[in-house]
Amino acid sequence: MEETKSRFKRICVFCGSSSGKKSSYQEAAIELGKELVERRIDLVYGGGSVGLMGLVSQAVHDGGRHVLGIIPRTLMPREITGETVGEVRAVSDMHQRKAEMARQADAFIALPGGYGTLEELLEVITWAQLGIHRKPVGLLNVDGYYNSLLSFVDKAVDEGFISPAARRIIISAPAAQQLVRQLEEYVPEYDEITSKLLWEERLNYVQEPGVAT
Ligand SMILES: C/C(=C\CNc1ncnc2c1ncn2[C@@H]1O[C@H](COP(=O)(O)O)[C@@H](O)[C@H]1O)CO
Repeated sequence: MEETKSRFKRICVFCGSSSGKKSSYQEAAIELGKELVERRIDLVYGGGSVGLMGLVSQAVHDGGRHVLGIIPRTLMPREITGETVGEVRAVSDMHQRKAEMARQADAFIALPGGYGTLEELLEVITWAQLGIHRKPVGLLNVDGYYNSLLSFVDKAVDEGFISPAARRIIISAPAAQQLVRQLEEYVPEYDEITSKLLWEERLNYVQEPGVAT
């Protein structure tokens, strides 16, 4: 298979620590892993081999790309997270884990998942809204799994709690190839207020030229 070059060096994937009931969720995790391999993109994720996390990391590792798992020490015992593939970086807590995953990635993708996935996804969306980073955020809406979340966000726009510009932070697609292509094309909107905010964390997000910032 011919490889396609990407503007991203490494993408962070948030996903369920469970596999979900439909086989389409598991297939989508493997398909996303293969798409990253085809585009020569490395993976950063929450570590471990449980659920969709295990499927996407195994697919990227099997395809010969680098896998970086960031995991809090408390979750490291194998009976909790299973055998992790690739490089494992231990951190002290969940906050440090999310900050490190975000720092290491050029873009974010959420597969189907539960509370943990939603929390990670909403945090990087909020950080984009506040101008802490300008990296693309994608939602892999497998079999319409996230339709109700997207409807809720649209309601929040209608009700005046989310701005139309902030709504456009979320890029969604039903399949991995389409989603990654859309993330490649994403151009963050310029915001006069947030672009003037001087976040201490923002220094950590400065990227090399040619890489998404
Ligand atoms: C303690 C339990 C499971 C622990 N297993 C996990 N191992 C690694 N990372 C995890 C684990 N559970 C959650 N995460 C993080 O949250 C996201 C998935 O959470 P979700 O609630 O399953 O959507 C994932 O991206 C990880 O970063 C038994 O509960």
